[in-house]
Amino acid sequence: MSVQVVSVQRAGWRDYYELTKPRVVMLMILTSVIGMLLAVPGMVPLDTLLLGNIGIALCAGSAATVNHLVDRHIDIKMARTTNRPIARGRVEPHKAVLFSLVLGVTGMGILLAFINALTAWLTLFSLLGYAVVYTMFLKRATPQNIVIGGLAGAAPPLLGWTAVTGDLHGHGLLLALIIFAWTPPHFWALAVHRRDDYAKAEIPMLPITHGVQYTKVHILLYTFILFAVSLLPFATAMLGWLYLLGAVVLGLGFVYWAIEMLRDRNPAAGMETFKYSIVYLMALFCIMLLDHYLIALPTSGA
Ligand code: HEM
Ligand SMILES: CC(C)=CCC/C(C)=C/CC/C(C)=C/COP(=O)(O)OP(=O)(O)O
Repeated sequence: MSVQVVSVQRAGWRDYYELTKPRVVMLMILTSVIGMLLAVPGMVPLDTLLLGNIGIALCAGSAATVNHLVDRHIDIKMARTTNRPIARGRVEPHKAVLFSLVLGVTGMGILLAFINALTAWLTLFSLLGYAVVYTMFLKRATPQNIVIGGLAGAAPPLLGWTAVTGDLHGHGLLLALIIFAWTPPHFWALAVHRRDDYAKAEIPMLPITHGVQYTKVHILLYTFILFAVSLLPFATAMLGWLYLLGAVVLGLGFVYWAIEMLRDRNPAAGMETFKYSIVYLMALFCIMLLDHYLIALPTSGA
């Protein structure tokens, strides 16, 4: 007698956790925490710091869950995403909808009840910008998808800023502008490396529609734009010399990797550029904070 073993894949908490794109959201929350801390001279009230970031993180996780849901048929075709929880059937679509709703409604509720309406509505715009505008439309429509869609991902430091001050300020917008300029080299470096995936899934990413060399030139161009934009916090006297030094050193590192990609002599350059982009953003925001507390504060208080 033969015994047939049927393996039933059941969703665990790890699958739900993965739906929220936790590592991406963690970096976003780092930028929103720093956006909050840069917005005022002293310390931010602890309840604003905690509840504001929990609200923003829940909304970002809600948007990421919708992305997994809507993209399940393309995720299954791509090697990088083929094991995702909804694509693989471990999480059923209706449960993902419920999960996303719970996260989004809780996040919005926290922001409306404990932070302020401006931050809540801007967060909702970002949520819809990523979950609906980027995922449902732009991603499948144009190679400029990630440039325009990058607006949603760039919002967290501005959301942090408005959570503390209750109004829009040029400096908060500047922080978002840095992430906006950072997104194309961040993503296209990975897209060059993973272009076969995107071709298989028929997603019009730049390396597929315009070729690898064209994409590499645009990575370098956006890296120069990012370099220039990253100097604006110093140029506008928002931050001081320590930040300027950090932004220049980190920016030169990015330019180095973008040129390495263009020179085409190192097959790992695409992935290295992508990894560097993450270190870059993390380090740039940490240096902003150091500058704010070590340099800018004593002089502005003098
Ligand atoms: C439209 C905008 C963006 C696009 C298209 C994009 C695209 C991607 C993709 C395709 C990955 C690979 C994920 C994987 O390995 O499965 C990734 C990873 C990552 N992204 Fe982005 N990204 C965007 C914006 C952002 C923003 C705004 C942040 C943070 C501020 C961010 C932070 C990260 C981090 C930390 C990772 C590494 C995740 C990991 O190790 O699993 N991204 N991004
Ligand atoms: C409220 C708020 C701040 C919202 C922001 C939401 C958010 C998590 C944005 C992340 C951007 C991102 C990882 C895009 C990649 O999507 P993709 O579908 O191109 O990549 P994939 O193939 O890895 O899914």
